[in-house]
This record gives sequence, C-alpha cells and structure tokens, in this order.
Amino acid sequence: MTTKPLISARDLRVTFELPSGGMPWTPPRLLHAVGGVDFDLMPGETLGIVGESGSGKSTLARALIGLVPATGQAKWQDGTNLIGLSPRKMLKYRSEIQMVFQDPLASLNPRMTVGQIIAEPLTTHHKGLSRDEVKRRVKDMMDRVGLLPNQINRYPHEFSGGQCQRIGIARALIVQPKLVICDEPVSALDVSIQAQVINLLAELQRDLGLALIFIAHDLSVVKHISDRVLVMYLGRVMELAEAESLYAEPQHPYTQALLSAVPIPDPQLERNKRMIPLRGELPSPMNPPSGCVFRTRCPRAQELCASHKPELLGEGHRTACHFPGALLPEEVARSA
Ligand SMILES: Nc1ncnc2c1ncn2[C@@H]1O[C@H](COP(=O)(O)OP(=O)(O)OP(=O)(O)O)[C@@H](O)[C@H]1O
Repeated sequence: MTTKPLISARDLRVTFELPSGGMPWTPPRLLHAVGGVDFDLMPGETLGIVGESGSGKSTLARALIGLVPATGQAKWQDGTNLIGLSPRKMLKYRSEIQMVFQDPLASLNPRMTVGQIIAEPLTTHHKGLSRDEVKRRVKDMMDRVGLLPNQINRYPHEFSGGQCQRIGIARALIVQPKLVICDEPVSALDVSIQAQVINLLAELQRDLGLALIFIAHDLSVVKHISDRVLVMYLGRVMELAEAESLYAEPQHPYTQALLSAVPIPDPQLERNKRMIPLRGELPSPMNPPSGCVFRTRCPRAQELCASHKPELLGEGHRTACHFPGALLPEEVARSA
C-alpha cells in the first residue's frame, strides 16, 4: 500500500495587495510573495526550505496554516484543502500542524510562566483534561526537550535564547502534532547553540514520527536534518530533491550559487573552492522577470529563459530550469 502525502501542495499562491500610493482610483499594487508552489510532504519526512530573504519561505509556511490568505491547494492527508478554510474549520488542523518561530523570546508571552506557555495549546485543543494531567504532560514535555521540570514556574526572560527555543518546541509538541513547521528556528541563536537545537529537533522528529518543515536562509543549516530540500527564489520553486542528491549534484544555477557560499570546514578545500557570486539585486516581487524569475542573475540565461517559464521537471530530483546542470568555469567567471 502506498502512503498518502501528509500535505500535497499544488499551485499554491499568495499575493499581497499593497496600497497604490497614487490616487484613490488607481488600483492596488500586487506583490506575488508565493507564485505557484508544488510539493508533497510525506508523514515523518523532513523537508528543508531554503532561499534568500524575501523568497517567500515564511509566507508559504504561514499560508499552510491559514495565517495569510492564499489560493490553490494544500491538501491534508484526510483530503481537506487547508487553503481557504474558515477559522473554525482550521482549528482542528491547528493542533495537527504546529509552528516554531525564529525569535524564541519574542514568540513567548513574557507575562506567562513556562508552564502556562507550554500548557496553552493543550488547554485550547483538549479542554477536558484535569489540571493535574495538564501539569504532568507539561513536565514530561519539559523533560523531553531538555528543560528541568522544576523550572515550570519561571518566566521566559529568565532563560537563554536556546532554552527559550526549547520552550517553543515543547509548546509546539505538547498537542502531539503530525507536522511542525520550524521557521528559521536557529537563526537568532549563537552558532554553538544552533547545533544543539537542530539535534534536538532531529531526535524528536525520529522518536515521535513527526513531519518537519525546516525553513532556513542557508543550505548548511538544513543539510543534516532534511530528507529532501526545496530551494525557493522569488516565490517559486527552483529545485526540489533528496538532500544527498541536491548537495552532491545541484542542477539549478541558483542552488549552485547558494551552495558555493556554504563554508567548508577543511581550510585547504575552502581556499580552493569555486565561489559563484549572484550578480545584481533580487528583483521586486511586484515586478518579477518574465519567463524564469532567476534569469536576470543567471550566468546561463538565454532568450528562451525570458520567453518561457520553466516547469519543475524530473523524477525524484526536480529542477525548474531550461538548461540545468553544473555551471562551466567560463559561466562562473561571467557571473563574477
Ligand atoms: N503581510 C505582508 N504584506 C505585504 N508583503 C508581505 C507581507 N509578508 C511578506 N511580504 C512580502 O512577501 C515577500 C516574501 O516574504 P517572506 O517573509 O515570505 O520571505 P522569506 O523568504 O521568508 O524571507 P526572510 O528569510 O527574510 O523571512 C517579501 O517581498 C515580503 O516583503
């Protein structure tokens, strides 16, 4: 029997209307933050989503849980399209899909104790539980994420950034979700703490059979935790592949540029590394380039790239590029 995807997204789009800035009758300007994204996420799978700032990663995640209006499809395993659900109907899925945010301290209510913060989703979604049972589950979860259960009455400001992120993770997991979306969960943490939090998420993911969507700017952060990686640029998917295949043989010029920026621990290899700079600025999502949105910064762009939008093609390793494959030395030199 084949397993159904936990989420199946097709042509998912988010367009923000911005004030025109002109006369009252001038139409609003449209910002295409997510421009037609397709992916499947299997139960228990970890999908890394990577791209520069402004590529639409957070908006995509927020669309999945109904925090921003979207169009298209994000079909949950039970056949329900999560896009466009009323807040009342979405409530059921809000316990199945939890989020962990970037800034751990800012995402926790400073006036609530750690125990209250972690218990809140539980008391919202499972109203019948006794106080003792809630407390027992909170203490168990604190233990599981590496917090001391006797810290239950402390306040967020008494904890370090890494500990606050553990509180955020405990809060997300207390309702036993099937999917946790982690939006840059380690970007605000010291490098020394980042690995601890990533390892904790990986361990919990394995033990609890969770699916994870792990958003990051940087390909190095998601490398070890992801089964597959989705690379976004200007609201579109550029490449989607098993992590091993993506890191070993990136096909899209954008992925190759992102990977070339990842530091290599061996100083000798790092010195001899071929950097692929990204020329020019990120175009405005209000006026994206025609055809392939990456073409204005791509060393391999040709006429076809301006006239035709590339589809995300391939079995397993999928690339949205008319001319995929490793960049040649002269193409790299051209982008410098
Ligand atoms: N509520 C909003 N209203 C208008 N524009 C928005 C809104 N939220 C996001 N945007 C715009 O949508 C685009 C995508 O933003 P988003 O935050 O999703 O990107 P990101 O890849 O997550 O970036 P970062 O890594 O900086 O968080 C950006 O151009 C951003 O300015």
